[in-house]
Amino acid sequence: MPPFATPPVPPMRITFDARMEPSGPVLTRRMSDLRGLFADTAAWEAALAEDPVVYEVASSPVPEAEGELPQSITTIHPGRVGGEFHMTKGHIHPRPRGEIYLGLSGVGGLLLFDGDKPQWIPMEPGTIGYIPPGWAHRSVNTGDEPYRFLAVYPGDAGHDYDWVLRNGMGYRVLSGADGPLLRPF
Ligand SMILES: O=P(O)(O)OC[C@H]1O[C@H](O)[C@H](O)[C@@H](O)[C@@H]1O
Ligand SMILES: [Fe+2]
Repeated sequence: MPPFATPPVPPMRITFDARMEPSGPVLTRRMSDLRGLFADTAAWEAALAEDPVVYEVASSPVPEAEGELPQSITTIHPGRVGGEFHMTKGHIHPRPRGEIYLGLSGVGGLLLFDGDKPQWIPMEPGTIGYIPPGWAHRSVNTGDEPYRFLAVYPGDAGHDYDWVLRNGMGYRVLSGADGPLLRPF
């Protein structure tokens, strides 16, 4: 049996609710799920007392299977940990596959890292951020309101989170006097 064999899904119309999220399973990531990612460990530990939801990922009913194009809408709530903006865990695709992000609301950025040099793409509603195969990626909310984006990716891409824990993302994204500050790792 091929690794990604799943029952075929029919053509479908995917609707968005008032929050513009596809009607599928929602994954919630709290502060406690982001161990080892923020530079200021003491600030991260202090934030565990309330353990706020940092981001939510709502998925469409399209399966993560070879040949399919699943989508998700991620909402990163505003906030900082020791000056570092709220962000996703970040991952690299174990199978080298590209991915497209479309900014829907709020402001943020797409941080990319190929293990050598980082890249930063500012995101706002209407911006498309392209993630080429082989680049780890993380999203960051650099504003004061929820930052929300649509992602579309090949269903066999997979998610490797350990790569980011081992290699970092090249930059840390901090709140600066004139907007986001990119500090080398
Ligand atoms: O997987 P994370 O690094 O936590 O990022 C959160 C999510 O961002 C996007 O929506 C991706 O398409 C998802 O596959 C990913 O799960
Ligand atoms: Fe991805």
